[in-house]
Amino acid sequence: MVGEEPVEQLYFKGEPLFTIFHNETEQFSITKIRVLDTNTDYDEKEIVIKGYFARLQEGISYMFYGEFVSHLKYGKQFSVHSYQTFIPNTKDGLIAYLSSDLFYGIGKKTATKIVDELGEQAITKIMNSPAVLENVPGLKKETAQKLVESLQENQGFEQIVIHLAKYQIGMKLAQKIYQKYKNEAISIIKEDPYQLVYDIEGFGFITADQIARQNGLPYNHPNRIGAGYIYVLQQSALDGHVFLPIETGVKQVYHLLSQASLSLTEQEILDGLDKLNTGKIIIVQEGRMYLPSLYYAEDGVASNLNRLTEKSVEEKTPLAELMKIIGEIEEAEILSYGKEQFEAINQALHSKVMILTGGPGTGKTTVIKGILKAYAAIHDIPIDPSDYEDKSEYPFILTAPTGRASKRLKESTGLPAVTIHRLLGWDGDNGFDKNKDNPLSGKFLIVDEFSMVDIWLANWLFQAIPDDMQVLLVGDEDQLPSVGPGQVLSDLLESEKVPYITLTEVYRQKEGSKIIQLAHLIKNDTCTDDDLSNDKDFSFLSCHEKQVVDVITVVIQRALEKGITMTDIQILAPMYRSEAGISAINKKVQQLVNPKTNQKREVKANDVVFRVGDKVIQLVNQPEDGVYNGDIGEVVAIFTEEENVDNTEQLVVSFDEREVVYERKDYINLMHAFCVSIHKSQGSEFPIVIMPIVGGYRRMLRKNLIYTALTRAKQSLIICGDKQAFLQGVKTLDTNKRYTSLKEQLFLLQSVSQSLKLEDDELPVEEEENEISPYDFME
Ligand SMILES: Nc1ncnc2c1ncn2[C@@H]1O[C@H](COP(=O)(O)OP(=O)(O)OP(=O)(O)O)[C@@H](O)[C@H]1O
Repeated sequence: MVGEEPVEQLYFKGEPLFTIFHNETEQFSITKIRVLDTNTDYDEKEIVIKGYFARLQEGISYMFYGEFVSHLKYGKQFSVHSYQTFIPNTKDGLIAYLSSDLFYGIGKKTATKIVDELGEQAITKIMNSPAVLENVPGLKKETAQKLVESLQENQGFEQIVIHLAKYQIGMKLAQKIYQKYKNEAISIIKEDPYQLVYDIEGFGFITADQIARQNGLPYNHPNRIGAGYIYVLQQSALDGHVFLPIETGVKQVYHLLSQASLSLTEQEILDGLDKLNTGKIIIVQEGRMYLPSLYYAEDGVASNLNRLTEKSVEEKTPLAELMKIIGEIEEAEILSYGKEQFEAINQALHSKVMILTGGPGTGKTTVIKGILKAYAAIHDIPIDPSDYEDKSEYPFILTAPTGRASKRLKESTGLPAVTIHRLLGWDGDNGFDKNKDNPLSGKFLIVDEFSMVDIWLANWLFQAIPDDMQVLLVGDEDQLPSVGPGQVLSDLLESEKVPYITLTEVYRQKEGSKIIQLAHLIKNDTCTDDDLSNDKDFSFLSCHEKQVVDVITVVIQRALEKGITMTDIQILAPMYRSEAGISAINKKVQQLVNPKTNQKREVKANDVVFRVGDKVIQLVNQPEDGVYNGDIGEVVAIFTEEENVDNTEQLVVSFDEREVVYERKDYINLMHAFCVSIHKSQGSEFPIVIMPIVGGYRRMLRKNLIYTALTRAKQSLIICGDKQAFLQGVKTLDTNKRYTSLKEQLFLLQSVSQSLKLEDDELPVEEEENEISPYDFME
């Protein structure tokens, strides 16, 4: 056997029989093995093992180290933490191993020659010095090289797994490390674990420091300070920051590094920053420090906006003609655009890039439709994609950051709309297919819910926009900022470097919506106790924190009795853990609306029971299945291992347009969705929203959070809980300022118009008496 053998671990020695499941990207496998030996009390001939393996070969024996896990339906399985090929130490065994399918081009004859020449320690000898193969008579150079490569690949990964298991690092991370460094991995881990903080997503500074300690590396290891900086900046990006001021960053790095040793001074840490800057590992500018990916993302957004706005829209539509066209659209739509709305349509048609912003019900969607129709009329082209024989000629691109938001855009415009990820051809590992060399094709791009777009995605998007495309960014700046770093929409607005129109007149309110009225009161900081009185689409049910979950269930019960389904009701809360947190609410509501019965199948994963009929939410982007973070669906079937050809338990979730099959290891990507977090609800709307607000949420309650939740409700909003907590929350501004510098970068922009105001002679509003008003054309 090659390598060190972990002591006192449960093990199975066995031969793979067949693979039950294998995920190529993650190299995760579930395999049935024949048991050859074990130090456990397991006494059956076969066992199912699971873990992250490079490649398991039938006919080869392995040592698997790990622990038993209990599967609800299939009983005992062995979860593998590390493993090694069991290399036989007999001549015959070695010949069989070398002539197995693991080694291409080596048959029994060649294997025998190798073993005759190198003896029973052949593998160790080859691993130590591949040149020993030159002594094997008649062995072709090419075959020898392939043998070494395969050996290194198989042995290399196992060695890494064993090595990392000592530091409690699992096989999943080991897999990533191996993919990055291949056979260099162990020496890098031993000599410079800090490098992994730079290179491997999910590898933290504290782990690197522990490995360094155990390998006796000095506290002033040249890469330690750098890894500290990278880690601090990565963590701050999770809080939405694009950079950290040097002083703040240095303090945080000092704090992090001095936890293990006080031998470093702040000055040394500051000096370290200089070197990192010189090596372009961290970008330092204007008293700020950035991760390069964030610096270049901001830089990219600014320079691409500059590129896009350098040229202006060539074709100017005379005002009279535009009036006529818009008048016809108004007739067809049976409405009359307000001044701001008209101005927005006019300006969007004449701007290379424009932002359209405004609160709920101000007509953003109405204006989008107006722009599309007017553009089509001006260019005398059809708006319906089915009228285009060559689909690549279709000029409009409609997109939004989430699946639900793009679906809403599609429904409200009646035109195709996709997520930004799909538009740019995201394929997980390989990033985006669209970029400056392979740009989008089309003439007019509309991005809805732009407040949710972070600086990385904005950069990917903008670089893929060709010079001649017009762009309209639509969003509500009062909503929560993007989950990822940056605050692109509000930075662009504040910079005033990109033309924008803010719609302020509320149209839905005219239809008598208290929800919209409340949203605008919150927006304008004028919401008081008196405004919380019940109305036809709004109720505030005051109750104690301890009662709030029960009150929610009563509300749902009544709704169900009226024939309303859970598809139309969405509970939104700010936090997961608390008496009235998302997890507690989901548990209670599941009991009410989808209780356990003998007929309904269910599976348990960690602490959660998924049952057929449950409403669930997808938590990560899964482009290969066409489901994205935030998509809501329903569990429609559960299959046992015996019931399907893949031999795995499966849970099937129906989303709007597709069914997705989840295997046990993917259950972690799902959560109950009777209640979801307000952050996750961004970009979605629901007919009925129930919103608990209690003092226990205090730490989270902010104006933009409550505003976002409230504006998700289309027909009815029911708030349950504490009025004072609500009123205090809407007064509390989000003081967690995000450090971003897009505004400054935008000042580099050369040729963006400073003001959006239409030229005096173009103004459609202030007409002289007795003169013909532009509005005369619009009736
Ligand atoms: N000029 C108008 N005249 C009459 N009704 C209008 C006008 N503009 C918008 N509306 C109506 O007001 C309602 C809200 O408009 P719209 O959906 O376009 O707003 P929005 O800003 O997209 O809202 P939200 O962000 O809440 O989706 C719709 O019913 C729409 O038909």
